Amino acid sequence: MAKRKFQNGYPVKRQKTKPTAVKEGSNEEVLLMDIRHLLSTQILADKSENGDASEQNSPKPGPSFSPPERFSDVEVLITEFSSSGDGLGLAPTADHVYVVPFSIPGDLVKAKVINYFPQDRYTLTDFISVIKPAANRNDSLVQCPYFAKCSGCQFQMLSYEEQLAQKKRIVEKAYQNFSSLPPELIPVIGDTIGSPLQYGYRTKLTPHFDGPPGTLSRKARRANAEVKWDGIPPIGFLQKGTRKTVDIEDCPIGTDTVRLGMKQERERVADEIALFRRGATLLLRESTKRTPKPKGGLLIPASSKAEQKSVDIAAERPQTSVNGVIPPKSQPLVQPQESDDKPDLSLPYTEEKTCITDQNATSTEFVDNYIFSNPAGSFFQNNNSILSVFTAYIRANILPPSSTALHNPNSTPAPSHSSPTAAPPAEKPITNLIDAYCGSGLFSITLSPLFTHTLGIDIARASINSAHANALANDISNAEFISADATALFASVAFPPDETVVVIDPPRKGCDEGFLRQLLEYAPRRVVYVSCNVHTQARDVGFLVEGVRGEEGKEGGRVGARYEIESLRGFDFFPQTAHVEGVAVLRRVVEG
Ligand SMILES: C[S@@+](CC[C@H](N)C(=O)[O-])C[C@H]1O[C@@H](n2cnc3c(N)ncnc32)[C@H](O)[C@@H]1O
Repeated sequence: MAKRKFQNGYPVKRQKTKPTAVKEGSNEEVLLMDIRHLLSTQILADKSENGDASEQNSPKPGPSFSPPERFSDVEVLITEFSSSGDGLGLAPTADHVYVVPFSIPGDLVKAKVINYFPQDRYTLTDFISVIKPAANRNDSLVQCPYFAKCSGCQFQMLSYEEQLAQKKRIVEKAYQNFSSLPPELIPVIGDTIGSPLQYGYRTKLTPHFDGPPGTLSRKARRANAEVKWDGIPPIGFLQKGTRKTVDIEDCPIGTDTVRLGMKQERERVADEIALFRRGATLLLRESTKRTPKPKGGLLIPASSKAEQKSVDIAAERPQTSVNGVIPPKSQPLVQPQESDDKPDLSLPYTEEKTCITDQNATSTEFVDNYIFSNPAGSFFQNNNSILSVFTAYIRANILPPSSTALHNPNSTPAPSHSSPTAAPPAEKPITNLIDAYCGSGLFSITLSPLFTHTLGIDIARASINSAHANALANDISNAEFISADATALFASVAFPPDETVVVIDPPRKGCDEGFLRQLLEYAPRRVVYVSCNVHTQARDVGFLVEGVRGEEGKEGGRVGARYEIESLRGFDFFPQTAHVEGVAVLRRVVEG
């Protein structure tokens, strides 16, 4: 094999002629955008100092930076937060950026140089220590012993208020940088809604371990080569900026049940390591069982019927292996836990939590009194503590602000007292909901009381099966679900667009352009776009706001509708991390 060449400690790569191409809306793209912005503000500052304000807002190649030796230490003054959650600081030559994880603006830090990207003019580093802390760094807030080793939870040194403010800034920057919209079309971003729990909130964790070197190769697997484990491998999460796994004994953002499950799964893997033929990802998923409290008069809570049905569904599912790896002898469920440390005596039920480790076993959770059951390995929102607040917000905003009387489609609108000639034509009530990328029906089900009909669509058949079962378990008869690509929706939807709202909740990569074009052509009255990636959300919302013009490219050549943004804000589903869930509420523009 040819030997790799090194220069200054860095592997010598074929010279690139263009800056790196990155996946749209990825962490890398977001980071690059912030790096370019920091460099350009520096150039603008230089130019204005020299009395030249004509400079374009784009960085020029910087000739003066020469990279320090790889793995050497540098001192960096952090001046910006990237939306990726990393600190950014300029090199002394001001034409190159150091990216330092686990640092915040105002910190002077020592960092180790890891990778140099000359074309994009930045250097990735590892955080070593704080030389002089920023005024708002408070390391006593950090609750995790793996902070700055594990790649997650990089905001722990910030107060929760500052975390929320930083997430608001991330949403603002996403719309500035990724929506292509002029500032006047972007409303003031609302304050980020916090999570009731800031640690102990994650109902799902998936730590992993790697196989011994060589076990990953196809050749070794085909030859059924013997696997030799050299002790118990590290079981945990990735170290920041590397492919190495950090051994994590406990993860304080997990719920108590999930943390206990993690401890037991680690012990099981240690006992059974010889049975594994390669590395694996473990599943720890909290499941909740509610038992009605007997009440003098035998009051049966609304959810109990739903719960019984869900238990029946759960009993029918087979128990299978994890990730194709030799299945463990047993799939232990963590000891049931009474979750009520301080029991809430006002609740008509008690809750028992278990941790499920089998991808295909059924996990159950509740959002208010709605019950949701899913295969434990499939998608469901991971922070149950915020779901009640979150779904209440969507319920309060999904219909036009003036239509509170219409929140119940069967209610009679209040009579108008203005003269018939002055009154604008009455808008029809919105009675239909389309739930695109519906998963197991979270929105269709929690919003169902507001609508006469709901239609959910998801590409994953297993999720649609769960959505059907969940509608049944919650006694909801007006919800329909189809398993197909979201774009297929528009071929068959029969709801009048004037009486329909569409909720969109796609994966991180956002929506396909084909879906967005057809959505504009269908032209529903309102759209609520929920996303775990505010950058691709901003791109897609920009598309819906700009609309599509026909061939002529002239006024009147519009194809379908266009939208304006009624409101925008983040929800903190993942405290201590840089992630933020965005909710954009859009209304159709009536062309004059
Ligand atoms: C972020 S999840 C949202 C699920 C659901 N709204 C919830 O909150 O539980 C995204 C969903 O999009 C689905 N999905 C991914 N690509 C899709 C496509 N092309 N068409 C339809 N659904 C898709 C996934 O199966 C997944 O259930």
